[in-house]
Amino acid sequence: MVFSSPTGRNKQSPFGTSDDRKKGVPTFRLQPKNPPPPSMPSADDLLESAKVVALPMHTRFRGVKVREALIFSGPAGWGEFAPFVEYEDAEAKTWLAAGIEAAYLGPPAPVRDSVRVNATVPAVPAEEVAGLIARYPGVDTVKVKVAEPGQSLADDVERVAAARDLVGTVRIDANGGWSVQQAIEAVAAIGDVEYVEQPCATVEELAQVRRAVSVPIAADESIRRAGDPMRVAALDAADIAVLKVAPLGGMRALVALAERLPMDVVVSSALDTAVGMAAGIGAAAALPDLDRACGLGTGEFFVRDVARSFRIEHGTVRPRRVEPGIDLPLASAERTRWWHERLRRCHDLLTRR
Ligand SMILES: O=C(O)CCC(=O)c1ccccc1C(=O)O
Ligand SMILES: [Mg+2]
Repeated sequence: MVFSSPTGRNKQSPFGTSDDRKKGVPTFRLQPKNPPPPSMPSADDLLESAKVVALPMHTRFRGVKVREALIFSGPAGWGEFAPFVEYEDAEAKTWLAAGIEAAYLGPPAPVRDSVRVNATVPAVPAEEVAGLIARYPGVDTVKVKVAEPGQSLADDVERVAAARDLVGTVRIDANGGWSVQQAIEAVAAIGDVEYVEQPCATVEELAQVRRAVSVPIAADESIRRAGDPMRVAALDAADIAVLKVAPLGGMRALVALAERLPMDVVVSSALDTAVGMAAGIGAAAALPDLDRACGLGTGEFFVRDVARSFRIEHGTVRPRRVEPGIDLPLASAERTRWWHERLRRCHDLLTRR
């Protein structure tokens, strides 16, 4: 796929490199129905409108209580660049491609006007579960984090039981924290759930657990952090694929991957601000088949967001354009500089040929 430039010469698409294609990473493809691709914006273009924000959170999640993100605007709206701070540039660059797609192309055509979401419960004490779920009106599916370092299986069992008392469907996410043996024991102890997401770190281990238990297996990191997201299917390692817009390089890349994967998909946030959430919801709204609740309610984690957050009503959210406010919780000058430099390096990686 080439990306047209104002000079008429072809440039590399920001939505995937030829190297990515060899690895099977989905790339943006120009379909007859799609609008013509805009020219690749320069890093200066992106930084001109950029705001670096530091959003305070109610509960610690993934070890952080403040979520940093860089947002920028383009002709189609706002885009987000917010790879987790510990990610290397090689991994972070697809997050930039996703932000550019949002700001310069906007979302693909929707096929539905609402998306069912799950409540997300971090590895909190069981007594706190009800209070967290109460933030998600009408939601009947809860995702509970398990296998938190420093906690015991008994903590997981109690936390899941607390969620089960309140809603019809519980899914769990171990973020790769178990060995195959631990996963098998944990699944036996926790009991029936909709699925267990990323019980172990590798695709091979997921395949082994899947063969040993009757609970369905979902792959998250094995898709979003893998060189080849199709390996999960090739090894029959999962029943469900958890797909995230930013690590996959955009909404269209996500929709294209969903089409190729022979399994149910769930679209989930990467702790996105309202700008990134709009892209997640936009991708979910464009999927022809979407039967399960999506992890797109994490706006509830933020004390403040960059825009009016997506209201959860009757367990669903609706796709819409997001317009950030003028009074944003900005990051420090030092962190802002760090994000600007990171964006420049990732932009370089995306456009280098
Ligand atoms: O899927 C959800 O319910 C919310 C999103 C979520 O859990 C998440 C958010 C940021 C980083 C990783 C993850 C994850 O699914 O592991
Ligand atoms: Mg996960």
